[in-house]
Formats: sequence, C-alpha cells, structure tokens
Amino acid sequence: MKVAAVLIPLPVDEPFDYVVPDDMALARGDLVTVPLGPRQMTGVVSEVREIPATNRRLKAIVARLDLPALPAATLDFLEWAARWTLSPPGEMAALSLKALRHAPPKPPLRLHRVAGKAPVRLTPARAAVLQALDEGPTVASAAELGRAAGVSAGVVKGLVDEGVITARPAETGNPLQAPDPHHARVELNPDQAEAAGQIGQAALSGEFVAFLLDGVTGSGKTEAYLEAVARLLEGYPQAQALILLPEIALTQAVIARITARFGAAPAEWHSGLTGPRRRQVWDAVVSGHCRIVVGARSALFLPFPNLRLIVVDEEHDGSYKQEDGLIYQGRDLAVARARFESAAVVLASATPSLETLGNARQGRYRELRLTARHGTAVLPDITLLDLRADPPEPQTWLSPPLRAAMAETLARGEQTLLFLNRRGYAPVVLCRACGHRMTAPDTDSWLVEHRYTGRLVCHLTGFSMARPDTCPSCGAKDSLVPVGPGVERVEEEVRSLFPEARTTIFSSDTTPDGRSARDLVEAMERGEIDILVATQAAAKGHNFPNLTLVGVVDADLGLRGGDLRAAERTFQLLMQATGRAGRAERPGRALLQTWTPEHPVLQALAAGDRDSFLATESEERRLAALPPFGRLAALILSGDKADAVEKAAQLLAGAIPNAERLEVYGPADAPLALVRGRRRKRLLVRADRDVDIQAFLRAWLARVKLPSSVRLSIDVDPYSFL
Ligand SMILES: Nc1ncnc2c1ncn2[C@@H]1O[C@H](COP(=O)(O)OP(=O)(O)OP(=O)(O)O)[C@@H](O)[C@H]1O
Ligand SMILES: [Zn+2]
Repeated sequence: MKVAAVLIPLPVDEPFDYVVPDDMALARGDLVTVPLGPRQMTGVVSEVREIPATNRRLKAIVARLDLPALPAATLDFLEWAARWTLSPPGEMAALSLKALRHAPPKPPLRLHRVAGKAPVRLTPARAAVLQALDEGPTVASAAELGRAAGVSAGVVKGLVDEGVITARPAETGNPLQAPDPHHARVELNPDQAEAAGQIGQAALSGEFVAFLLDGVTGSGKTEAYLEAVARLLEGYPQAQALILLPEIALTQAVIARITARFGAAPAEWHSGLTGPRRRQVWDAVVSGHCRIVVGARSALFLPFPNLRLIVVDEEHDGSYKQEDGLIYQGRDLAVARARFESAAVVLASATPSLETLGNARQGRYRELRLTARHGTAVLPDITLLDLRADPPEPQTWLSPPLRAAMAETLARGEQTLLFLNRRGYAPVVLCRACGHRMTAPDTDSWLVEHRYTGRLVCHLTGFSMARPDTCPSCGAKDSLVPVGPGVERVEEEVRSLFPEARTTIFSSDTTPDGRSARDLVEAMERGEIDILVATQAAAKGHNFPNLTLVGVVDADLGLRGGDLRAAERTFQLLMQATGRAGRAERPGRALLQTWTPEHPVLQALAAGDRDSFLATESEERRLAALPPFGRLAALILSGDKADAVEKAAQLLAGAIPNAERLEVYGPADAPLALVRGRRRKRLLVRADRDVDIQAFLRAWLARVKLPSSVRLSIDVDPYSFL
C-alpha cells in the first residue's frame, strides 16, 4: 500500500503518515486535505512510499487540492529551515501556505450586450439603454445603466431577463504586469555597472553565488541591483526576483522606483495586504507569472518555481530577525534559500553586519564595493556636539548649537531630520511624590507616555491604559511626570522654537501602514515638510533631496543597551541616519548630541572611519568567541506558574549532554522575567563556530520531557537578549 508523509501545522517534529487512496496520484510537494481528529487540515506531502500492508491504523488522505504543488526547491528549503531553527517542520511549511486561507478577489461584473440578440419589443426606453451601453463606459449594475440612459432600472432588468444584456466578469487584465527591463534604463557609473554586471551574470548562470554589495549611503546600491534584475529578465524573461526590505515605508519607496524603472508595478508582500490580495499574489508566484516580488521577510516562504535572484536590502537591519512564533533570521534564510534555488543572493548595506563582512572576508561571499556617492553628492560632515559643554536648557532636548543649525537650515529653505529612536512622548512616567515608576501590570517594562493618544503604552506587549490622575502607588494627585524625551516631546519643543516651520513626526505610531508611510515620505520628498522628527522608520534608505541637516538627539541611546550587538547596532543606525543628509546637489551635515563624545563608536562615526570601528568591534568578538566567531542559542522557558518554570529549568540544566568547545550559561531569570503575566527563564549556549549547535540542542532536548504547562522557545542566533 502507498503511504504519504504529510507536513501539517502542529508542534511536532515529524510529518504524519496517511494512506494514499488507490485512485489518487500523489507526489512530494502536493497539497492535500487530511483528517486530524474531528478536523480537516491542509498539508504538504513530504514523501510518498510503498509499504507492505500494515496493521497500523492509518487514516486516508481526503483530497488532493487542485493547486500547483510546492516547487521542489521550496519544500527542500522549508524542511531545511525547520531543522536549522529547530522548529516543527509542519509549522515551517505552513508559512508557505498561509495565503491559501483566502480566495482570490473576484473580478467585478460588467454588463454587456449579447451578440446577435435583439429585444423582442424595442421601446424608446429600451433603445436608450442599448445606446447607453454601446456608447458609455462599462457599468456594473442595472441601476447605474438605467441612470446613464435616463430610464428606470426595471427597463434594464427586463432586457437582462430577455437575455439581450448579460453580466460577465470584467476583463481586468493581468493584475501583475510583466516588467520591461528596457523601460527606463539608467546610465550607471563604472562601479555600479560592474556590480550590476556581476550580479546579473551570476543570476543567469543558474549557480548559487552570494554577494555583499557594500556601498556608502547614497552610492546607488538600489540602482545597481535593479539593473541586475533588468539584466536577468533580459536574458531569461521567465526568471523571478525577490527583493526584501526591512521597513514598510522603504518598501513603498522601492516599489515606486521599480514601477518607474520597469514600467510595471512589482507584487508587494507584507502584513498590510488583504487576504484576497495575498492569495492573488501567491497564485501569481506559484504559477511563475509574477516576476518581481518586493516584500518583508515573510516573502521568503513564497513558492517561487523560478527564483534566480534574491536581494536583502539593508541586510544589517535587526528587523530581519523574526522574534515571535517561529524564530528565524531572515537574512540567513535568504542565503540558504538562494542555495536551494541555485540562485544569486545580494546582501546590500552601507553598514554590513559583522556576520556578513566575516563571510565576505573569508571568501564565502563575493564583495562588490561602491565607494562614492553618485554624481556630485558627497557624504555629510559629522560633528559631535558635547552636551557637557553645551547642555540644552532644563526640560528641553536640543542644545544651542543644534538649534542654531536648524535655524540656518530653515532660513535657507532646506530640510532637517531630527533623529531619536524613541516612540511616544516620554519613555518613563514617574511619580514626583514617591518615585514610583509606571510599569505594565503583568510585564517587567516601563510604560511609555503617548500624548497623541493620551495613553500609557507598553511597547513590548501593546498593553495600554489611560493616564491616571493619581499615583497608583501612593495616591498623590497630579504627581505623575514624564521623564526624558520621545519623538512627540521633541516635536513639541521644535514647534515652540520654530512655530513657522512645517514640522511632522515619522514613527510607527503616526504611520502604521504602507499608505500613510508613503504619503509622508512623498511629502518629505516634495519639500512639504521642513523639520521631520523621526524614529528609525526614517533612518533607512530614503532619498530626500533637500535634506541637508541631520540632528541626532541622543547619540548615546543605543550604547547603553549593553547586549552583544549594542555598539554595532548604534553605529549602523547612526551611520544610516546621518547618511540621509546631502544626497543630492547640496552638501549635508550631521550633528550628534552626546554626553560621551570620547566613546569609540562615536569617534569612529565622526571620523567617518567605518573600517577601523568594524576592526575593533570584530577583534573584541573574536577574543570572546562570540558571533560571528562563535555560535549562540538561547532557550527561553515561560509559563504561568513560577515554580513549574523553575522546575523545568532545573530539569534542563540537569540534562546537559557533554560537549566540547561549548558552554551552557544559566538558567537565570530572563532580563524581562515577566511578560504578559508569564514567568521567563533563560539558558544560553555558546559554541565554537564549527560545533553543530543544532545537533547538540536536539540531543539535549531529547533527554527531557517538559511539563505541558511550560513553553520552550529556541532562538538559534539570538539578537534580542530579553
Ligand atoms: N547611475 C545613476 N544615475 C542617476 N542617478 C543615480 C545613479 N545612481 C544613483 N543615483 C541616484 O542617487 C540617489 C541614491 O541612490 P540609491 O538610493 O540607489 O543609493 P543607495 O546606495 O541604495 O542608498 P542607501 O544606502 O542610502 O539606501 C538616488 O536618488 C538615485 O536615483
Ligand atoms: Zn506616588
């Protein structure tokens, strides 16, 4: 008899076996409906095998779905990704199938005349209807057509009943038009042309090649990889390309550039799409019709049959790391996916991660460099403002030199970006009477005040509450005061300093979706905003031609974090933020406010000395054998009952297998020991680079049976140390 192993979205390590009915042809990759208890689920066939008759009581597959099978390389990739991240393979595979929950959008109906069919009785009213139908624009309803003809809808309905007029689905054409590589070709400079040529050629070769596209901000990395896509499509029109971006606002900007470049909009893929649209894109991808997809990390799981090029733009960006549900590093999975597809992959950044630089230096990635800004644009001058010498006035955040620079910029009719990576009004709310800090009731994190909404918000869990009038701890009235600045508070200061300036905030609170982000970016591009107060939403990738001043409100902010990548992340973020200035004809400058101007990260930024910063940082990591010179994995246990979590942690700690060149730290309370009412404990594994940390983890976990009240999440290569 034939048995199929089917991957279904359940938290188990193996596929489930089902009997294949005799009349069903089934192969790896096919999508099927299978019974599970009283339910039916959609799954992917991982394997079909012949077995001797058995008395195992196996259920049978209900149906094979009338959909294209997952391409072989897609499925290979998904199964590998599950092993790599120690995730249930069925849940990993389900990431590829999420869009199937929806039906594609139905095309709207349009009224047409039925050829060769005349009305039995041609009254003047009926003649008017037919004339309106022949002459007017197409319409969907009888009422609409009646209005156009100046008669009642009943007349139209009569004609429909008689079969003279009929409703048919509109010809909407292909919702995804084919890109034209010749549409608006850009003249590249020699470095850009070299990069585009190498990438394009690799993509056409059908072999796996990984590139680091390392170019200063504004050097034309986007221009270069778009040209590589063009060359690929020229040489192989059926090829598919995937461009990953870390931020929805940036996605919108790149979509606009692709549309201008190729004369057709690419498909977008991110959480903001409607269900039917997702399904439409999924169908177009799996059938191969869709050539260019631009999206968030989840686009990695789309079933491309012909994927030849993957671009990971701003590859250093932390948001490629998925931290909820299945935990994975999107950038790393992109490289793996390219390997399974025999495709080219481009990691692009002005501030590459140490991981990627390490891979390039060791020859695993080919390095392409763009060393200058395009045309006459030059990199901005970066100056550190020592707040010890020039402090802002009490309860304000902008120092006199920064205020003066803003006034000059405004007087010249140019734009300023004030960068502060903190949403809301104030990061902490404190009671003046007793010193109590407002925290979320069931989470170890401070509540952030948001003035626009008048609420106190936990940025970790989304919990929010109205701002109370009295201190919940001591009961004092009107004693709660905001401490420190967020973007809303800086905006307030800017408005009082420059009431005539057009000032706007750019953060995920003010631009929660693609459309609002695009509107804001376009307003900034058109020069309709003088001063933009922004979180990291604006630090990445944007081109604002008239922006000549970037002020960093608190350059010390990220340096206090103290986790593995704090220095690296701060350097990258500030370099990106300052890189927004002076990208067109007018030169730009960046002023960084700091209390610690001697800090090596800030010194390197001011000197524009990326390479020496990276060398120092890299040497420290090497000495400590930390990533990228070693591997890390975090195990986080959580549960409602503190003692159950504690016991599970002890169980794990007691079962650590012997291993060389590997250490386990903990268990310890996670830095956020309480989240949404759940207690959390953490163990951290460090291993040398050549140790198979996944194999170690599997061996370890096989030795313990954790109580079902405790959840274990495994984070291979953790970025957040919360
Ligand atoms: N060859 C070229 N011809 C015309 N304009 C160019 C060319 N190369 C770059 N530009 C322009 O220079 C600006 C910066 O280019 P682009 O956005 O591609 O740089 P980037 O390296 O991707 O920037 P970032 O790292 O800051 O995201 C854009 O306005 C772009 O259109
Ligand atoms: Zn109090």
